[in-house]
Amino acid sequence: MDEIDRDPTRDAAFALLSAVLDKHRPLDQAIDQLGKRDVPARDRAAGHRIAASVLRHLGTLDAALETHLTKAPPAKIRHVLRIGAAQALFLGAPPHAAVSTSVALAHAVGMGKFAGLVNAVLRRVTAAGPATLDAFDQPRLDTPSWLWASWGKDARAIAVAHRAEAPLDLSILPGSEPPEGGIILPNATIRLPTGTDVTTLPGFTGATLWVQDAAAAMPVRLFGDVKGRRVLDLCAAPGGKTMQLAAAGARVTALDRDGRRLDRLRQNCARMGMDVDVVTADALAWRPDQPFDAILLDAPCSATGTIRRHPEIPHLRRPADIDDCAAMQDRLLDAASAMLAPGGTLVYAVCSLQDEEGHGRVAAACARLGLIRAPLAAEDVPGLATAITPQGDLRTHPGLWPEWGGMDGFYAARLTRPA
Ligand SMILES: C[S@@+](CC[C@H](N)C(=O)[O-])C[C@H]1O[C@@H](n2cnc3c(N)ncnc32)[C@H](O)[C@@H]1O
Repeated sequence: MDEIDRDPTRDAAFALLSAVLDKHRPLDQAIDQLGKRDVPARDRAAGHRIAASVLRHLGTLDAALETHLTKAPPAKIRHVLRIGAAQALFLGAPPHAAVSTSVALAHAVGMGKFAGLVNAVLRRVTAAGPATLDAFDQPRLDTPSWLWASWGKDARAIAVAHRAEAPLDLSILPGSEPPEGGIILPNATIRLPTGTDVTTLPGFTGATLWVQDAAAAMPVRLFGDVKGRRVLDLCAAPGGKTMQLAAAGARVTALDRDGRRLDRLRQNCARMGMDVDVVTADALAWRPDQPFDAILLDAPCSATGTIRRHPEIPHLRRPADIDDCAAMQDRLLDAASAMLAPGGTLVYAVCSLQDEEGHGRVAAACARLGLIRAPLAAEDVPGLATAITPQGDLRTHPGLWPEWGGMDGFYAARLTRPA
C-alpha cells in the first residue's frame, strides 16, 4: 500500500503512547512536543483522549488482545492494536471503523506487513463489543501489582475510581457567585462535569475562581483562620494553594525552585489580582529573616493520588521512585522545621497514595525533629471525618465521595513545634 490516508488523530495517539511507554515521558510533555511539531490542537486533543484511554485500561486491553495472539507482535504493532481496541471497547467507536483506521495506522507507522494481523486480531477482539471484557477483573489488571499491594484494603475502590476521568473542581473566592451547572461539595469545592473548559467560565475572566481538586483544597484549611498571618508556602508552584491562602487573607511568601512553574504561579496570582511575595530558591538552602509561624509544605511526590488526571503515572513509576521521593521529603521537612517558629504550625501534604510518603515521613519527622502532631477533628475536614487516620492525619483517595465522582488522593498532617 503506497498511498496512505494519514489520520492525524490516530498518528497523534500513536506518538503519545510511544512517548509514554517507550520513552517514559509524561503525557503532558509528549503533548507539548506534538504542539512544537505543529500538530493541530484538535488532533492533539483527540489523540490525547485515545492515548489516555489506552493508558487507563492498558492491562485489560493487553489481556484481551493476548487471547487472540499466538506470538508477541513488535512493539509498534502492539500500540496499534491497543489504540484500535481502546476505541472500540472504551470510546464507543464502531468496530469496523476501529479496525480500518488501525490497519491504516499500521501502514502509516511503517508496519504494513502486519496489516493482516491487525485486521484479524481487532475484528475478533471487537466482535462482541465491550461485553468481551466482562470476564476480566479490569481494575486489578489495570493496576501494577506493586501499587495494588501498597494500597491495602482500599486498592479495589481506588482502582475502580481510576477507570473514570476526573471532573473539573474549582475553588472560588469567598462570597463570589459559583458558576452555573456545578454542584457544591461539603468542603465548598465547586464541581463541574469532566471535560468542562475552565477558561470559558465567566468566573475565570472575572477572577473569582481557580482550578483545584476537592482533596487539594483540604491542606490549607488545616491552618484554620489565616487572615493577616504570615504564611510560607514552601513548594508553591503553580500556586493552587498559594491562591487559597491569599484568598483567605494570608500574607503569603510563595517559594519554589522551578522558575517556569513560578511564572505560572505569577500569572495565576496576577489573573486573580492577588499580591503574593514570590521567591525563586531552593527550599533546602533558603532561610527567611525571621521564622514563620505557619508553613505549608506541599512536597514533591510520586503523584500517585492524581492517576485519574495522569493515567501514565502507573506505567512510569517504579518502587525505587518512592524511596527517592521519601528521601527528598525528609530533607524538605528538615528545612521546613528549621524555618518554623516555636509554637508555629507546619502542614505537610503530598498528592500521593503511598504510605511511605505520607504517614511514614511524618512519623519519622516527629521522631527526628521533635515536632508533634496537632490531630485533626471532624470540623477541620468537612464531609471527610471518615478520612481522618487513627493518628489524626487526613488520608483521601479517589474512591471517596463516589456519589459525587471521587477526589484526588492526598495525605496531610498538621504538626507543631513545641513553644
Ligand atoms: C506538589 S508541587 C506543588 C504544588 C503547589 N503547592 C500547588 O498547590 O499548586 C511540588 C513543587 O515543589 C517544588 N520543589 C521541589 N523541590 C524543591 C526544593 N528543593 N525547593 C523548592 N521547591 C521545590 C517543585 O518545583 C514543585 O513545583
